[in-house]
Amino acid sequence: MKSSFAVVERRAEHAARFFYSHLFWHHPGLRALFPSSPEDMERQRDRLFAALTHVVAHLESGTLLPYLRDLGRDHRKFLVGPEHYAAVGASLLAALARTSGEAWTPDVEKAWTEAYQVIADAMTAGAAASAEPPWWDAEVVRHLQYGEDIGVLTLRPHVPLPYRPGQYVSVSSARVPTTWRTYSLGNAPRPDTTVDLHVSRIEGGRLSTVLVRDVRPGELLRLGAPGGDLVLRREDRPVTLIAAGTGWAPVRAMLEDLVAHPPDQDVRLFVVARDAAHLYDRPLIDGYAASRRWLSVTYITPAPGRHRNQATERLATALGHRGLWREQDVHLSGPAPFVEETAGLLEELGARPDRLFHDAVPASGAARTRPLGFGEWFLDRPDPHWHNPAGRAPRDTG
Ligand SMILES: NC(=O)C1=CN([C@@H]2O[C@H](COP(=O)(O)OP(=O)(O)OC[C@H]3O[C@@H](n4cnc5c(N)ncnc54)[C@H](O)[C@@H]3O)[C@@H](O)[C@H]2O)C=CC1
Repeated sequence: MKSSFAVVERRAEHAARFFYSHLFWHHPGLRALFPSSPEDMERQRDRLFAALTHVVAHLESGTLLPYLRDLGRDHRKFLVGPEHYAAVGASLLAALARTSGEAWTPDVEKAWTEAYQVIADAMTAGAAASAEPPWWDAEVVRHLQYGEDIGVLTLRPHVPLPYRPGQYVSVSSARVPTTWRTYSLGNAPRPDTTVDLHVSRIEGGRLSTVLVRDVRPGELLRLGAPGGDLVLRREDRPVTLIAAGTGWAPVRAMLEDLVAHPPDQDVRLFVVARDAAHLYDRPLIDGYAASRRWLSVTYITPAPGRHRNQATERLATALGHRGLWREQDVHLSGPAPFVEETAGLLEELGARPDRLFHDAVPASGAARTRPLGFGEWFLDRPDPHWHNPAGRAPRDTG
């Protein structure tokens, strides 16, 4: 298996293209489950094929089976049913056979077939065993737009979401079928079950543009189960919360939790935005700061006339003026390069890496705005960690 895999890796792009051509040729009906735009399909090509090969290459790992079961549970929202696994398996095997050349022997074929069966069995078992709905239908009950690019959508899920403050959900709209993106929630579900989704519009991003500019109250969105590891650790240590852009949403949820259950230790909050207009929750924060002695707040925007990212340099200066980083639990949220840069700085300032919390930063150090070319894929292959099915809230949190 490993020897044929090495050959396939060198020809990954060819294998992935063959895989999808084979799949859609033999099962044209499956095409509708995949994104329709060429860009999203390119991204999908990277993802699915990288995931399949990664998983097969790590079959010995003890954590793989639980991961696959969770992955199967979460794939139900993509309308993946048990019958699809055989079709995908046949096309994967065909792509591997075509790409492996002479390394494809009967023994290798048998090993890959068995390995794929283990994956398919674990994922279908995970899907069948789940008590969760495949997705949550949620009605838009309010839509606020701040400036050109930020939308805060209040949603009422038909069934309450299990959620821990700081987590994100994947979101889909019938206006952009088969496209799912993750966005953070800015609050734990209220007594009326509503939650706020904070969305920053990405230039050319079809779903984010629709969510910020077009979606109206009364519409339904689909939500995947909340996930992510950026949740408050209440371990009786001073807390620093650092948010940039709509990275403010999970920090807002954590701050609300702290306000509801005041901490014994001090909390430092740094809110970074591209300009003052994007500090859209400032009145709320100012209200908290005025009445909570344990909370100190620093707002950071770029100097007048400077690029939005200069705010990050200003933040670095502000962080450098504070001390006692070793004692702090630091929660960081924002654009991937911001998180990476700020986490590095905090470590230099003395923060403990094991007390520095943020969601996974995409491989290659930057949020990818386009699919990887073959050379990049080969030289700097991303870990398939775009989806972390762990870190769910306990079911009884309502
Ligand atoms: N859990 C998390 O980490 C969350 C992350 N996000 C991410 O936060 C981002 C929010 O986007 P916007 O609101 O449009 O933010 P934005 O583009 O307005 O940026 C806000 C600030 O982040 C810093 N920044 C942005 N890009 C940077 C770069 N390349 N290098 C250094 N600093 C940089 C700058 O100081 C900028 O003023 C999205 O990428 C979203 O995926 C959003 C929610 C939660």
